[in-house]
Amino acid sequence: MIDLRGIGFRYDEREVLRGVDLSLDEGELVLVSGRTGVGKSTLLGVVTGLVPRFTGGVLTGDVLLDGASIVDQPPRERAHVVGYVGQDPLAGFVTDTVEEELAYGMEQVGTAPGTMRRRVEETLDLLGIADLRSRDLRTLSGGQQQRVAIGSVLTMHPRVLVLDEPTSALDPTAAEDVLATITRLVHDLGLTVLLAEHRLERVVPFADRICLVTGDGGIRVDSPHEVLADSPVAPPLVELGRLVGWSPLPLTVRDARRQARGLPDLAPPTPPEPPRAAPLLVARGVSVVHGSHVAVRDLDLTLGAGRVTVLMGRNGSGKSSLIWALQGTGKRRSGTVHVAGDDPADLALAQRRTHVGLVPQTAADLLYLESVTDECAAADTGAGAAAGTCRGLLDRLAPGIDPTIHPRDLSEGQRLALALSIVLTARPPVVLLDEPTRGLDYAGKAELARIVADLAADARAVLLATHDVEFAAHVADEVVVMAEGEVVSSGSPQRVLAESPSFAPQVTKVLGAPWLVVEEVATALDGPDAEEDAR
Ligand SMILES: Nc1ncnc2c1ncn2[C@@H]1O[C@H](COP(=O)(O)OP(=O)(O)OP(=O)(O)O)[C@@H](O)[C@H]1O
Ligand SMILES: Nc1ncnc2c1ncn2[C@@H]1O[C@H](COP(=O)(O)OP(=O)(O)OP(=O)(O)O)[C@@H](O)[C@H]1O
Repeated sequence: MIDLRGIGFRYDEREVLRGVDLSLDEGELVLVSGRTGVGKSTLLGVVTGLVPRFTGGVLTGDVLLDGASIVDQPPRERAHVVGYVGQDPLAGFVTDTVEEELAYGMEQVGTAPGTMRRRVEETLDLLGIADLRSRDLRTLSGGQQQRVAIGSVLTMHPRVLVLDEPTSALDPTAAEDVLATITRLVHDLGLTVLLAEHRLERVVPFADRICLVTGDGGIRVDSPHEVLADSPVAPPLVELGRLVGWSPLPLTVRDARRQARGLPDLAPPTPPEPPRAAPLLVARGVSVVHGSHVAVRDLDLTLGAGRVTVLMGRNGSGKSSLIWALQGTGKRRSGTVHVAGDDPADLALAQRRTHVGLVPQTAADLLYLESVTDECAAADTGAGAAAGTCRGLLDRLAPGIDPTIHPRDLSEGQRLALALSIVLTARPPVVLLDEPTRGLDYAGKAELARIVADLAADARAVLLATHDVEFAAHVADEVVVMAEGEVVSSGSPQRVLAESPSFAPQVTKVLGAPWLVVEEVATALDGPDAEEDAR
């Protein structure tokens, strides 16, 4: 029903897409994947019409809807057919409250009030946000906003749904629910979905085809089995399958469990002894209240030097509120926070930064200069680091970024990588990262895991909040789970992640605890000598 014909797109000297042909059929879900900054959002933008209208650049080729060209039709006029949810839900909101936002699109196309009312109610239930109905959109947590954004498009009953990283802010259960809901619409109503996502482990089981954006301007479109056989980005199950030579490659945990029966007995990994850690940040009895809502309740937390603590928990459980309170900007109702003898809340901004570094969920808030080079230079100077330090970190997380580009023009993952590089250049004793893997591909996440481990090895304390269970499995020394503002469990990743149905990474689901990551299987297959060497 949608056909892209000979699509080319370029910014001045940078060519993003060349000669791209893609046909989307009714009732299929196509997953767009590829490295960070390769052009996935650009491809989605060609379908929605946002590219080039709101991005600049030059588009060539044609876009057809049911055989008729729509390439010159503005996004507004396509909106009732093509629904779109972008990477930053807050930026897309046009009203003030959840209910208003869900109804807005329908009002624009003159839907009858009775129908409107019914669809709002249906959508509130479908996405589990009924209790948020009268809330101000700006006060919602990141995941709550993402759900509302998806809901506001679903109420329009579009024929095509274009979603850019729709699960990046969702907790694992919510991600599964939202994807299952969308898939039901694909199967039952013939909805067509084009969806870009980095967390392939979440989406591959739902995809009919994968469109890999290859980085040379082209795409490769085929069945998930075909594309994942040699794709540069692949979920842990596929990595595991490649490692042990399974054919066909497993795309679901169920497939992999069957194939795993043929594996030889492997010596399970021995979890490392937790390092004895001197406390760097000590929080006692911290409570955070927004209006009448208690977001963090009488919480105790100690972050030790040399340790990476991963904070997990349902959307809205209070993770961001806690992180801001620890950093000192977020208001505490009660409790104490100490970093090196000081309370960060009492320090001036410049001094606070020498104690605690924070990369917020909206990483763009940290960027204010005209180019990537300027941002990197300022970070090096501010931290007293050698020139090139920040750029070096950036090249590890998202290689090949044009130094002259304005941070505003970076892709989502590139922008996050820059914000992370700036904060990590300063190497403060306590590092707080709020959802630091959005937009990052697997290679970028592996580098981030190494950088974080290196900070810990240098006696820093790292706390990171994430819904990315695979990333958590790679970095965590300890996992702390919050619910309703309280800590409900904490301990080693082997215990907290592996033993939880919602947080277990793919390798654990296939091989059982204490296995967490593919690298452990590689080591075990190489035998006991390799394990010694790895230490
Ligand atoms: N105005 C601009 N001028 C020059 N280059 C730009 C501009 N806007 C975007 N780019 C570049 O175009 C490329 C494609 O960006 P796009 O957002 O499509 O990537 P993506 O694959 O969606 O990335 P991510 O995985 O981070 O979401 C990026 O490398 C980006 O830096
Ligand atoms: N200004 C506010 N007024 C009312 N409630 C608020 C306000 N800010 C946050 N909240 C609520 O406080 C709770 C905790 O929000 P917080 O952002 O800390 O959650 P989170 O665990 O980081 O969520 P997510 O995983 O979705 O990012 C949420 O239910 C949120 O709706």
